[in-house]
Amino acid sequence: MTKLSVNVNKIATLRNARGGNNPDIIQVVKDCEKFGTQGITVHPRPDERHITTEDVYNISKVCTTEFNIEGYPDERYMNFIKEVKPAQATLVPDPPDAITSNTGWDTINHESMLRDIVQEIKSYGVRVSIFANPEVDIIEGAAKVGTDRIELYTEPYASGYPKDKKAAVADYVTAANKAKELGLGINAGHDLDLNNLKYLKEQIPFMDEVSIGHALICDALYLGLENTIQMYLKQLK
Ligand SMILES: CC(=O)[C@@H](O)[C@H](O)COP(=O)(O)O
Ligand SMILES: NCC(=O)COP(=O)(O)O
Repeated sequence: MTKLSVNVNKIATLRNARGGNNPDIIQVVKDCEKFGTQGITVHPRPDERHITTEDVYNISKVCTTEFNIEGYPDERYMNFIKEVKPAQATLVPDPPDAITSNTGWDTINHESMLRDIVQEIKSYGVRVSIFANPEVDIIEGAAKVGTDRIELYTEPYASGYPKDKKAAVADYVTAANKAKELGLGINAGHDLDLNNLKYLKEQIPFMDEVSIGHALICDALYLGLENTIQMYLKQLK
């Protein structure tokens, strides 16, 4: 089974545009779960342009599915993990001013730093996932530092899909097979949508989780949140 984790960053973006509490992110989290999502993802960026520190703690109190906190493992992030103890911590190499995530970790050159961080997070009883490009040596590096899972960075798949989906997915299938062989769980995310999700699932049926935010929230504007979540879940059947 591949779980759907709804990334609610964009709900916070919309709320923050006016400074009030509309939309109410806590209600959205509860509703996403009522509508069938199996996880909630947030990426609390240092400038708090969407998810704030308060959101992280408030969501952790109401989330009944798998809470996944993404981010660069600085002091603030590590405090979230230590205090909230989410189901999953996804380590992302973004610099503080990144507009959005645009690459995975270099697990070879950051081996020692990642090993220490992974060990610390595991000591809190939290599952760790490392955001990774679909490259065999990067996946091998991830296994070496002791992570539980990798999250395949799917933007290149998503942008290549319309032209040649077979070519776009090839490296992902190779990387996922390598991860599986090494005993790692496999997540995927970034720019997945209702067009490209089904094919990715067909090619890598053993994916554990996909986290989807931007496209899903955009779709919900037209289709409604309940209907949209049902449609994404259908792609993963
Ligand atoms: C880690 C990842 O893949 C990102 O997609 C991220 O969670 C999205 O962040 P933004 O919502 O800030 O673009
Ligand atoms: N880890 C990816 C994620 O949470 C959502 O990415 P996107 O769907 O907003 O591109």
